[in-house]
Amino acid sequence: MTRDGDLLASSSHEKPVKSMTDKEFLDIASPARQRAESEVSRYYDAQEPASGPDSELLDSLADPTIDASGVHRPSSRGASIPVLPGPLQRRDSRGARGRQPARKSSLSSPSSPFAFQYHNRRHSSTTNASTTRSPITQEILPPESKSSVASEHLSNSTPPFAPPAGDSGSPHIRARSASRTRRLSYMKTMEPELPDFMVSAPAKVIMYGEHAVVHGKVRCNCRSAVRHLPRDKRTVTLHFADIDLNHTWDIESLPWEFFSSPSKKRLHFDTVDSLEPELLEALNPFLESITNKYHSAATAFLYVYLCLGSKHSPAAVFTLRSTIPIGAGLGSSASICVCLSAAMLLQSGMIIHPSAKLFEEECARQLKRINDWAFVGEMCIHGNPSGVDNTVATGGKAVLFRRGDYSKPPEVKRLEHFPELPLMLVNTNQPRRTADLVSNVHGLRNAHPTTCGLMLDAIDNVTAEAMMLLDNKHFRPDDSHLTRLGELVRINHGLLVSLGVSHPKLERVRQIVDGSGIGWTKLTGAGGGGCAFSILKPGGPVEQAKKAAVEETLEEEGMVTYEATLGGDGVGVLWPAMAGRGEERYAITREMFLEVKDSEGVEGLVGVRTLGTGRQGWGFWREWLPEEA
Ligand SMILES: Nc1ncnc2c1ncn2[C@@H]1O[C@H](COP(=O)(O)OP(=O)(O)OP(=O)(O)O)[C@@H](O)[C@H]1O
Ligand SMILES: C[C@@](O)(CCO)CC(=O)[O-]
Repeated sequence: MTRDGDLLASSSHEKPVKSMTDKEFLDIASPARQRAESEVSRYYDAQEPASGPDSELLDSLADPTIDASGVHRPSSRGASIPVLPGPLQRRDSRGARGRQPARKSSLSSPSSPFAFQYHNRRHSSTTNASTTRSPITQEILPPESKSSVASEHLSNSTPPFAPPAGDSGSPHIRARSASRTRRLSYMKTMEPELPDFMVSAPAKVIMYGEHAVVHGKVRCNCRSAVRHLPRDKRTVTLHFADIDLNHTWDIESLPWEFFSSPSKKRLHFDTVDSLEPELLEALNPFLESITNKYHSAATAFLYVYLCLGSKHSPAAVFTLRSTIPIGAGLGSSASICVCLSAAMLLQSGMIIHPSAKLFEEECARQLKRINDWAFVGEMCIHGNPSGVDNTVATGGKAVLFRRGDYSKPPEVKRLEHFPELPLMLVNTNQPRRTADLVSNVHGLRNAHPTTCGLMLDAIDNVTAEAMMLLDNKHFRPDDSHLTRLGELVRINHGLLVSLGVSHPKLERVRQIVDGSGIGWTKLTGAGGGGCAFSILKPGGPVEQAKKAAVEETLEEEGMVTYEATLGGDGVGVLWPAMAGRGEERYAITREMFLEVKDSEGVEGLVGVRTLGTGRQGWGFWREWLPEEA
């Protein structure tokens, strides 16, 4: 559905994601935007007559560091980008009972590690990549990986096999030399073409606007944390460790002929906005033995693999572990699709490691590719996604996302002033499927177009107003501003209830949290179960005690509570998959990755460095500069 005033990004494939500049954003001829703008201005005027005239508000939004193409170019390091580090943290139940202060645990940091390793060899003994890699990969593989892999090969193989000088003519030496050649070529077939590497992508929290977006509305949302890895021979293995799905395909027997036929072939920089029924059908025989209830993730894997790969793709094992609760509204499917897309594009050399040498424009271009292919995966899982989840998981930060016309790319505005908010996330542990909820809303909307249209407009309004409050230099997370946001949270939740996407358990969370007076609660994501979040009122010991009691009650009722901070990086890569420093450096093997027991173990092994916290060595494609880069 197209709406008046939609800003449309260029559909040129090689252009970076077109984000709205603040100026463009203000120019949108959207009634919701204009209403929200005047309400927010009135609100800030009433709050701070001395410092909040309209012109200042508008100035703050017309950021000169955003250029005409929408790319953010901060004029100096640390230009007003309040990035919020810190993953989602599961509350320690001891804290809830008040016996000890709440101890933050990294246990449930919602990250989705994806392991991608090659068979038989650790990175430290990899071969000269250029001798065995396909031509395209040779050209565009990350330069640092080429040189390190090549020099390791030389230093590993030359000394033990070199004949003594002047001895090369003797029959004995010739025999040794022939045997050496045989050994070398045998070793080459045993060696991987590329080093092991890992990628990661975060979870997301939608603060306002879900469901409206799939009908062409605006929404504002944020993310928390995620990640992943690969391995080889002439097979490709998909191992989703969390859902016990482990399947191997013979690469050459896959239906390449369908995917490479001239009418169906898509290039890595193409934007694909619908799935081809013929291609899905061609995949069926390769998926029919997978009966796992989460099998749509395997469809997503094969579809993207066949689009981006070839018969000559290096053999690999894609191993995935996620600490994001599945189907809980935190974008678990999107984080997986982002990891798969990034891993496959990196593996085939179609994007490169985001080293410091990459310009912001190039980072944006590569992020767009990752996001576009992640969206293809999301279509396999969801049916009709808006693309917001993969967009947040790819780019990170808080974003305003708008998709009116599905034949055009969405508009994405990264929020520069997004503040740190005290949030509590509650997982009701009530399973549901996003695809079902989206289709229910669709059905309701068809049955009651006028009424539902008004509700979706109201959600649009709430989102616009919240966005203008939050992405504003006048915002302070104090009582009055939080109350305003909280009221919008409550209104948004009420509208979602009317659209039929709440659940008794979500209403119970609201009853317990809002009833105690500690905050304002709303479901997040598709609804029907899954997670709710609450904006918490600032407070002293009394409020803390109330919060502890609330958490205890929720846990007694079988729910899980998390402390969350929002914002930070999106998709990241660890190339090669190594940890430690200097002589302590070691390869993170697939076995290690699978052995670690819980999310805390995964975090400890492969923890993503996101803006000042966690493990070193991870690279992020950034269109923006973090404050402490
Ligand atoms: N850890 C995982 N391993 C394998 N597949 C997963 C994993 N997590 C999610 N998935 C895939 O994603 C699907 C769940 O996606 P769904 O959209 O229903 O939930 P969500 O993405 O968590 O929620 P929302 O879209 O509301 O944010 C599963 O059916 C499965 O196919
Ligand atoms: C319900 C929905 O709006 C959010 C799912 O996280 C669906 C979508 O936008 O793809």
